[in-house]
Amino acid sequence: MAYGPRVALKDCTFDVEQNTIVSIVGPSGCGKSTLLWAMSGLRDLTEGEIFLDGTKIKGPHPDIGLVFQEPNLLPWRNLMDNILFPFEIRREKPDMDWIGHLLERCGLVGFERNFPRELSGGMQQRASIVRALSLRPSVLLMDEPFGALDAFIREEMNRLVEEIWLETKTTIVFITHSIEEAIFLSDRVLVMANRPGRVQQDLAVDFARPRSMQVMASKAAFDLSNTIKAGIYGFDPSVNMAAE
Ligand SMILES: Nc1ncnc2c1ncn2[C@@H]1O[C@H](COP(=O)(O)OP(=O)(O)OP(=O)(O)O)[C@@H](O)[C@H]1O
Repeated sequence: MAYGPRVALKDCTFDVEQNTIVSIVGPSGCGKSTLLWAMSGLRDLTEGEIFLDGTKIKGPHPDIGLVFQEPNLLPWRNLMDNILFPFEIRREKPDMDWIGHLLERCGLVGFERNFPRELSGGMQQRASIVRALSLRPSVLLMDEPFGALDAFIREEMNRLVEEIWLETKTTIVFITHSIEEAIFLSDRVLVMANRPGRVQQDLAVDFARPRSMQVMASKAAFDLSNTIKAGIYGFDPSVNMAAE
């Protein structure tokens, strides 16, 4: 995948198993967003192929949902009308029971008639998650969805994604700058390297779900975090820094 003469991605071959969460981490500018856009079918590849369940992705696909860092709600539409907007575009009948359930799950009941400016950043992002899930995508691509939220809200959002995943088992590809977030959410973490962007590590996260504070504070989580940091920053995690 290239932007003119600049090769943004090379050697990015990997599978995402159905019903799993895979996070992608890596240094700034390594091509995480480019990779996600390519997977969405919204950006043409200069080389290579993307398949969803054996079907080649050639453009936007109805089974692929997207959530970005910005909630991208239409300011002149209230929350419910924002959620219904994609159905209008597709000329599809919304499943109001499912939407009602998602609104409840995401703590948005009672705010259906509020406009985006009347909602907090976290609520707006929850609304964008409801909008994406209301279409029942088989894959949800999330590009640093909680990057603009403060740490406390971010933790709540991570719990919410985990709860939603436990209920729907929607396949999720999740881009994040937070190693902790990646470990908390994922079955696998892909670590990318820079210039050209490529996948250099593919690490399994075998902790039971739902993931507890104890698991996240465990030595196993600490070691995994160090392995990921070593991949990103290029240090040897076996060297005992405290002993120096
Ligand atoms: N539209 C574009 N035109 C030209 N180059 C681009 C374009 N979009 C991204 N790039 C370049 O491609 C490379 C990968 O960018 P990308 O945004 O995918 O990285 P990223 O890992 O998501 O970065 P960050 O973590 O900072 O968000 C960078 O070198 C960037 O400058």
